[in-house]
Amino acid sequence: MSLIEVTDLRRTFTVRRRAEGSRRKQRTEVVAVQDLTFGIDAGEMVGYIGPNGAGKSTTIKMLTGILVPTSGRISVAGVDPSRNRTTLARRIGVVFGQRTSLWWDLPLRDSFDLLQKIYRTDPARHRTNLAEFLELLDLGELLDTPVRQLSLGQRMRGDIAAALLHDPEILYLDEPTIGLDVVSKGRLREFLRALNRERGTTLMLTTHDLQDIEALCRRVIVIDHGTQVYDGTLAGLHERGGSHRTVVVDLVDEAPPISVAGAVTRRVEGPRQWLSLPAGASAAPVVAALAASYDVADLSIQEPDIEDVIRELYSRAPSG
Ligand SMILES: Nc1ncnc2c1ncn2[C@@H]1O[C@H](COP(=O)(O)OP(=O)(O)OP(=O)(O)O)[C@@H](O)[C@H]1O
Repeated sequence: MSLIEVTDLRRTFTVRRRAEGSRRKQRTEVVAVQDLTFGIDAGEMVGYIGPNGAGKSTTIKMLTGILVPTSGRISVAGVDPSRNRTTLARRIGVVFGQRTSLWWDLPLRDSFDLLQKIYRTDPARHRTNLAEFLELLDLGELLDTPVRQLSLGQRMRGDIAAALLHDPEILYLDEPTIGLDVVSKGRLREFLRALNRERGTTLMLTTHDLQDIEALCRRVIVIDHGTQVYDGTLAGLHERGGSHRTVVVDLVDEAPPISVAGAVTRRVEGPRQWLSLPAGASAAPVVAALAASYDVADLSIQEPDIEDVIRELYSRAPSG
């Protein structure tokens, strides 16, 4: 049995909407999640992705016991989340990138102390964990700063420490790198990788940033309109969708279309050229070949976004 088991999960919401041309509001049913079945084993790092409104947050809320499913079954660490939310709370950690679970006006230190009391974490264990996370997340100097004065990146690191102080075996992350700069994103990903490697923590993360998935997850589950449309590797997803990344090169001088192995030149505008390569492939050999053969003034890589990947998945799907 997997650590997280979801079977035929469905969740609907009843909303009151005014029908076109009518003054009266009518009840309509919105299907947020349907026919969802998957299992996640202990120690996995799984990306849970999909376009806006696909049903990701609704799934996470059901997995954490905040929302009750309309039908279907969920078992997390052997527990039904909506029936045993308090028992489960000790075994899971949750981080929402757009919200904080820290006390806004209190120094970070006080939030951590309060969490120890709420979760009744063994004081010695709490101290050891706190010392470790303060160091790994570089939070030591910020302990006396009120949360409202922290930068987004600092606040996110505080939230991650807060979610982990009670030693959860599962960590759910909802858009953990949203709004962070490249350096902060990199550090956060490195921390999560180490957490999984050293403590065996199971991670499930929703994100719009495919680089989060690339850095962290061997497996990705794609949901669209409430239904699971893919479960496999990111490379497999790119392959099925035929998505590509683009290398934008500014040459010192105008030149005929660039010719390098592993990429196809799609567009030339003065000294700027656009090369495309399969998203599952590394851009490093292409960049190295470019630098060796051309006078490159500047270069950037554009990743496909999740919406593109999913659109391409459909456009290539066999019909019937
Ligand atoms: N409390 C609610 N009442 C009514 N409809 C809701 C409620 N919560 C979610 N929905 C609807 O359910 C669907 C799925 O929403 P959900 O927030 O789970 O998507 P999401 O994939 O997390 O989107 P995003 O990436 O934008 O956060 C949407 O159509 C949304 O409008």
